[in-house]
Amino acid sequence: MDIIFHHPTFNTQLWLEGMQQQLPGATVRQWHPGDNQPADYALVWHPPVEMLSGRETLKGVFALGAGVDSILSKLQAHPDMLPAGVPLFRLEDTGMALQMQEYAVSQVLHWFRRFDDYQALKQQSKWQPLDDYRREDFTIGLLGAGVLGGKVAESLAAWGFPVRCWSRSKKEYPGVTSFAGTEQLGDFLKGTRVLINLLPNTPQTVGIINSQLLNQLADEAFVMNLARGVHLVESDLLAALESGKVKGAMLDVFAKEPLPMESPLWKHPRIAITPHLAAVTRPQEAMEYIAKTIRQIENGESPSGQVSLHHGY
Ligand SMILES: NC(=O)C1=CN([C@@H]2O[C@H](COP(=O)(O)OP(=O)(O)OC[C@H]3O[C@@H](n4cnc5c(N)ncnc54)[C@H](OP(=O)(O)O)[C@@H]3O)[C@@H](O)[C@H]2O)C=CC1
Ligand SMILES: O=C(O)C(=O)CO
Repeated sequence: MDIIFHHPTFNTQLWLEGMQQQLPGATVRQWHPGDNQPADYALVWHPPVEMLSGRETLKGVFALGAGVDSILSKLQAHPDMLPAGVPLFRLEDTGMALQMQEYAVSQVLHWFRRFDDYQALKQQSKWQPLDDYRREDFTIGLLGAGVLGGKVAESLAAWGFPVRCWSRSKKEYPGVTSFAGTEQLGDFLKGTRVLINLLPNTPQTVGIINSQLLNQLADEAFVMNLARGVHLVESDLLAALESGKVKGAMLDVFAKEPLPMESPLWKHPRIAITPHLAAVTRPQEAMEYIAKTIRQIENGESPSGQVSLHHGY
């Protein structure tokens, strides 16, 4: 079995050796331009078109992350990049859910305990206890309730917050109220105080967090964008912060990354920023998952994690 690998920033040697250990019978190599030698599987992130096109014998392509929007947009520009019938897989969790839980829970508690307000008071050397927020006024809504959103929802429910989620299909997560489809988006937003985005980037979800959506949230809402920058209309968020509809935001992803120096988001006192690291690929867990999936394919089984090219995620 031959496996080719390309990632613009990962430690290639670690991945070549790690995959070799996971699949001792395989030959794993870094792909270089001009390499047209046969391959059964490809592990990729931002793959050059020529790496995959024409490789009719591939049995699977693995995206080395959870979101496949960059690969799918490239595929749209170069439809023959992925030979017909070759399945595309993505990473399902592989250690990312725990990171998302850490990120979301810590920030929700930060807002709930009003640490942002106390930080502002500290700047004025003011000793001033504030009213507590009540859990019943702190409904958390997850936009996207898949592998990551579902786990984040469950971890917040365990903290006793009212939690709801919105997805294409109905969910049954313990302690989480599920809303599904465009027709239930309004009901989901009504009363949501903390909005956490974990949707994939698809034509249906681009720009979904806009003025119209923000205006339907509870007053003094909080917004956390952990998915993709294109989901959020940044100017609409700034307007909602200005009007007081939104009290604070925590953003990990941006329409343009790295976030340009001149972006007004940097200086806004009620926006917290991290540089797209809410959840990163954990090599060991990812390699174990990919090797397991390859073994399932080789055994004629149907592994989970296959991307639907039709749905775009
Ligand atoms: N900031 C970071 O560091 C990282 C960000 N990400 C981002 O997180 C995203 C989510 O990852 P993951 O949970 O694994 O993805 P999943 O595919 O498992 O979950 C996506 C969820 O979104 C729902 N959804 C998709 N389209 C729609 C729609 N049109 N209307 C309503 N709901 C919709 C799906 O519904 P259904 O369940 O019914 O299909 C599903 O619940 C990734 O696509 C990526 O962009 C991922 C990793 C790290
Ligand atoms: O895996 C993903 O989709 C990411 O965004 C990683 O940072």
